[in-house]
Amino acid sequence: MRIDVLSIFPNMFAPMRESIMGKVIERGLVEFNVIDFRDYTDNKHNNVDDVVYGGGQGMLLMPQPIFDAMAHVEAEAGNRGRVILLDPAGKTFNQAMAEELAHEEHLTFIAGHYEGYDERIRELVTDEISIGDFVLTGGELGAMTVIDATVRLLDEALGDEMSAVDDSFSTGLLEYPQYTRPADFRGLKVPDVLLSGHHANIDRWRKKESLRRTYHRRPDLLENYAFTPEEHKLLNEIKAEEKE
Ligand SMILES: C[S@@+](CC[C@H](N)C(=O)[O-])C[C@H]1O[C@@H](n2cnc3c(N)ncnc32)[C@H](O)[C@@H]1O
Repeated sequence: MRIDVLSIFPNMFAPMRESIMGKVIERGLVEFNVIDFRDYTDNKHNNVDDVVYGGGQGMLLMPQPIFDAMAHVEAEAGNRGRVILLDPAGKTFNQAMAEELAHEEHLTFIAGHYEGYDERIRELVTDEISIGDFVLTGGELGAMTVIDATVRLLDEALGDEMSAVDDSFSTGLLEYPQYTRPADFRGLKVPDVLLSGHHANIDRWRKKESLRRTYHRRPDLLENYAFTPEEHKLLNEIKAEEKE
């Protein structure tokens, strides 16, 4: 996968060189480029922003540097790929979107700043993504959030120590509680079933606790969840236990 990011703060992407993302880049699974679109300005002061037509506070990113930086990406890669604008007005990011983006060969992100963008920048864009109902100072943290959630889903990205299969949201539910050694930590005990070695019972317990956690913390996820008959039974058991 190739990932390009257009930003005027390329140093903000230092975290992308760490941890799993860092390894993924080092191993060549992802080619990651940050393009400072200030380098593409055609004015002598290298300004990337200007005042808002019609009046109002703050400065807006001008179209010219972003259009020209995008032309550079296109010339180098042969295409722009899927072009993602980070914007509070975009579609709220979720795991299903990460799964969809993980199938792409090329993603290009545009990170805004200041008051936002000149509206014509949207001409370049295939997707507009928000990472939640709040306003950040810039799109860099949003781009890193989307990239991190997407890249960890690539085959071979996580290695042997991790798996995305049972992650929260991947299954449509929140993940079940997990424990590591010791079995008894200062009187706080690991549930017996997890020490039993009985795989069918362990699977059943995990499914039930996953349903319980989702039922308590994110009941909205259950509204569209396709329950198996076994899961229906487990949820009814949970409800009955909690009435007792
Ligand atoms: C200060 S914000 C501009 C907010 C804009 N005036 C508005 O009210 O929608 C600057 C930039 O940060 C990024 N940004 C801010 N909040 C975001 C969010 N929730 N999701 C994704 N990007 C965000 C966008 O790239 C945005 O253009």
